[in-house]
Amino acid sequence: MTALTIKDLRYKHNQRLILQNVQLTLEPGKIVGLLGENGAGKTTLMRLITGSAKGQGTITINDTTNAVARKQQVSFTDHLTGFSAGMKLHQIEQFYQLVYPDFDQQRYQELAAFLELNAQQKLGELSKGTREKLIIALTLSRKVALYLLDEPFSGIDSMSRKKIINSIIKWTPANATLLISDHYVTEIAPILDEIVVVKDQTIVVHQGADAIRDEHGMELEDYYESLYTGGVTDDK
Ligand SMILES: Nc1ncnc2c1ncn2[C@@H]1O[C@H](COP(=O)(O)OP(=O)(O)OP(=O)(O)O)[C@@H](O)[C@H]1O
Repeated sequence: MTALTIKDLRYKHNQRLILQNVQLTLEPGKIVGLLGENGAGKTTLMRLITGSAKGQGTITINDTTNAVARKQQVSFTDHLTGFSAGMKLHQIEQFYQLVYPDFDQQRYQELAAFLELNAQQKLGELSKGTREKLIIALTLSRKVALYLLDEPFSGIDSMSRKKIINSIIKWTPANATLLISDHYVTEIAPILDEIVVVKDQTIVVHQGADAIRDEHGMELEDYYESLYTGGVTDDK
C-alpha cells in the first residue's frame, strides 16, 4: 500500500493551466519536502490531494480514491478558513473533536503545551507565528495516513522553528507520511527523507535526500537551487 498515489493530475483555474501531468507516489512512513517557487502550485497540489480543489486525474490515499472517503485519510488545515476571529482555541479544539473521529485529544493537549498555545486566546488575537503553531497542533493531532503542512514555519521565530523541526518526527506517527512545503530548505533538510519539486506546472524531481547527497554530492538546498540555475540536469 502506498500513502499517496497521483496519476495524470491536471488542474486549471480560470482557463489557466496550473498543474499538468503530475505523477507522484509516496510510501508510508516518509517525511517529504514539497519545494517550489512562489506560485509554483504547492498549495494547489495540497488542495487537490484533500479534494477541496477538483482536477482531472486519479488521487489515491491509502487505497482510497473516492474524494469524500479520501478526506478521512488526510489531515490538512487550510489556513483555518471557516473559523471566526472570536473563536477561542479550546472551541476550535472542540470542533475538531466533533468533526474528526480520529482526533486525538491527548496528543493535541501535548502539542498545545509543547507549542505554548493558550486555550483561552481568540483566533483573531493570535500572531502569525502562533496561528501557524495552532495549525501544526491541529493537523498533527488527527490519526491519519497522510499529513500535509503548507509552509508551517514561515511566521515562526527561528528558535521556535528549530525546536519544532527537531520534534516533528516525534509527532508524526511511524507509518504515516508527512508532506511539508517550505522555503527554508536548509532548516528542514535534516528531517527530510525525500524531496518533491514543483516547477513548470509539474513535478520535476522526486528523489531521496540521501540519493541526492550521494549522486550529486550536494546538500539539498544547493541541489534545489541548481534546478533553477541549470547546474544539474535531471531527466526524472
Ligand atoms: N483559487 C484560486 N484563486 C486564484 N488563483 C489560484 C487559485 N488556485 C490556484 N491559483 C493560482 O495557482 C498558482 C499556484 O498557486 P499556489 O498557491 O498553489 O502556489 P504555491 O506554490 O503554494 O505558492 P507560494 O509558495 O507562494 O505559497 C498561482 O498562480 C495562483 O494564482
